[in-house]
Amino acid sequence: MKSRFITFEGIDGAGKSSQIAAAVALIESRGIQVVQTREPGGTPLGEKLREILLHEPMHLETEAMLMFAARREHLAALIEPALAAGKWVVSDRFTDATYAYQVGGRGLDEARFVALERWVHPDFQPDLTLIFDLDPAVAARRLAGTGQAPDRFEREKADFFQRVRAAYLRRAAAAPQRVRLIDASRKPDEIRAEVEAIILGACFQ
Ligand SMILES: Nc1ncnc2c1ncn2[C@@H]1O[C@H](COP(=O)(O)OP(=O)(O)O)[C@@H](O)[C@H]1O
Ligand SMILES: Cc1cn([C@H]2C[C@H](O)[C@@H](COP(=O)(O)OP(=O)(O)O)O2)c(=O)[nH]c1=O
Repeated sequence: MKSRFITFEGIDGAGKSSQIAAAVALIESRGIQVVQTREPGGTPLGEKLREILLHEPMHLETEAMLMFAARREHLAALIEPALAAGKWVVSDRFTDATYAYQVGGRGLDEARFVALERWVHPDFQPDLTLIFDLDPAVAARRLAGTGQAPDRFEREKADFFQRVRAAYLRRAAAAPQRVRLIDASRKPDEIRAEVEAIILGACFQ
């Protein structure tokens, strides 16, 4: 069976991390080897860049370029070799997050984003992307409930996350074959059932 690259996206607190383990377990139950990873991160260098990105103040374009630098490494060192070896790769975020956060949230010039995307992965996109869509006010309440210290992105205000959410919705509308929207306001069990149905329908026909 063809290898697949599946990504999970959404604003902070939408609940995607909670669903990734179940999705990975579903795929593994079909006898497929899965590599679970995340962005920014996924490689030793990428995890160092993640620390910097999540905690150091920086210029918007520096932020965008470091996201893509971590991604370049991630593709070369982990994603491409795993797919070539017949494994599936499930990533907590990928390039749609740069569109949503840096272009949508922070106002990065879209042409700069397009140039970086074309440079780093000109002919490559996820096979399937699940975007967890949620009202930022609800997501903020969920995050507050975790009791964890917020990072540089999680400290952003509601209007930032409104723009991130809107950018994700634009990205979904632009690639309806690849991207599925998940109503993340529902109970975890309902969401899990939909995630499983989407993966089975899209990847196991
Ligand atoms: N469907 C849900 N309904 C209510 N709370 C949820 C739901 N999904 C996740 N949560 C809770 O919300 C918080 C953030 O979830 P998480 O999966 O870490 O979000 P994300 O990875 O999208 O930032 C966690 O405390 C989690 O237990
Ligand atoms: C991959 C990526 C992440 N981000 C941001 C979104 C998140 O706030 C943060 C880290 O993502 P994430 O790992 O989802 O954080 P958490 O597990 O705490 O929910 O990085 C960008 O701004 N651009 C990107 O390209």
